[in-house]
Amino acid sequence: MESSAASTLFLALFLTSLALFFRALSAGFRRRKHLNLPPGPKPWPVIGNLNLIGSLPHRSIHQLSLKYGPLMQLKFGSFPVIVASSVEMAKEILKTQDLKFASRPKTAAGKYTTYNYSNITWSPYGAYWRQARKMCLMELFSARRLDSFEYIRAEETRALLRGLFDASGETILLKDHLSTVSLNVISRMVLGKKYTEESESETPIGYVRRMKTLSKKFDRFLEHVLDEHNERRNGVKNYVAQDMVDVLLQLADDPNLDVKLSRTGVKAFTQDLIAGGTESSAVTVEWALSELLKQPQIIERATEELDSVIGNDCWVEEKDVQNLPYVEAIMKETMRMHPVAPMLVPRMSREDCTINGYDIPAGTRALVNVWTIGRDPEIWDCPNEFRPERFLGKNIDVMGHDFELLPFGAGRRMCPGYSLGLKVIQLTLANLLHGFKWRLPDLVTEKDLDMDEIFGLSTPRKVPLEAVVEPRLPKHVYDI
Ligand code: HEM
Repeated sequence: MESSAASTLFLALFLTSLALFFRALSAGFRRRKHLNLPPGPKPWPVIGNLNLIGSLPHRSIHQLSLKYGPLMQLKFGSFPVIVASSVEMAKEILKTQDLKFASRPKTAAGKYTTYNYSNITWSPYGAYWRQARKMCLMELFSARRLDSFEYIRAEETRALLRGLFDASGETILLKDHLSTVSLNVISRMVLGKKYTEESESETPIGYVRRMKTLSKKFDRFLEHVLDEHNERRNGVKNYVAQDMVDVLLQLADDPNLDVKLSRTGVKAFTQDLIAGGTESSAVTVEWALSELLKQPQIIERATEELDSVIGNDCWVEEKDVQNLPYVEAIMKETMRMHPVAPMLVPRMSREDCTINGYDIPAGTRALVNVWTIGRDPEIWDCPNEFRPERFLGKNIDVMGHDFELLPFGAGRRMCPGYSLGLKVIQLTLANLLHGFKWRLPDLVTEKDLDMDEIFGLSTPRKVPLEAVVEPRLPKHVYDI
């Protein structure tokens, strides 16, 4: 008897919840029907529009935007996604309505690789993320902090130049040399040392490559780093932070922080800084050299500038970079054609809003296709040609002010490491051009050089660049 009453109750509950579910669903449909959504291809059940996205999503999405316009709607599985593909639409998302789009979508992968979104990149909009950005601005990437690490960047650049000098006349894989500098610079600035004395599998390079599958092992590495730092700090009165992990641990000790920074938070931020800072500059410099090897006259013009500003008896230092407008133009042109994040990092709308008369419901993912904007023939003459001259005498910067060139994004979620990234790219590029003559290996012609990319955490060359270098300066300059 009791069990039949229970099953009747259960049935009633089940039917009521089913009815409520269908009511909510049909209300949702009715609401959606009245929404004026941006145009886009018709989605399939379950997969949405994923069938239209190839191995280079920014290119597939670019093609779709030519058909559906500068603001279109796609479905990735069941998730609605809007894509901005013009300066005006980028401005809407990253500037005019920046605050409404200041969150990030949650993904299963993100959950397990970012300590449940406690890093900076994937943490949702809120007090925790706002505090993280304040830490970046005031502590981690302040001009004073970055200046205090200039000696590290100079030492690691010298090691790169020395390594290339030793490999003169041989065919080198440029990316190997560039990745080593980036990783060494970021390891020393963030972790305080290179950690090369430990076994290869215990070093960040091994982990960064396989971070997704090895997040547990990476965690063990970070635990070890934090223990070492705490041992060094323990009991030392007025301890002065020597690297970014020290800064984070001091912040974690601060009882006055609005939101407590836990040990997990310190690990998540540290992982973010290593991941964000390692690949991006190496990939950009590799693209720059690839474009230059196709057009030796650009190298000639750059070396003329370097000879007249730097002379042939010393290396380029960070303070010289502002006097090298042509080298800067090469860097901007590289970032226009080969942005590391061609669609930035996805944002997510926090509330309902409208863009250009279209309704964008809360929870919509937003991509800004800076790759498309960088090749828009309405903005750029001959957009598919690499022409650094286009930037000379123009006031277009890469710092999120000029929406036609957004390699670091713009607005509240803009890359906090941009000034460090720019310093490393410019110093490396200028010295590579200053110190060496560059050519393609025998039997490879400028036309043969493949310029395909692959999509991933960054957007590197599909085939790593091989080149041959010869010293360009007097021999004694290489005794560094
Ligand atoms: C060439 C160098 C770099 C490029 C091109 C680059 C690009 C980007 C882009 C496009 C974003 C997303 C911006 C947006 O959503 O609007 C981003 C975010 C971020 N970058 Fe970079 N980045 C570079 C270097 C660095 C460095 C050196 C670091 C740190 C050491 C770093 C740390 C971060 C972090 C933590 C975020 C997430 C910010 C947030 O969500 O609030 N990046 N970066």
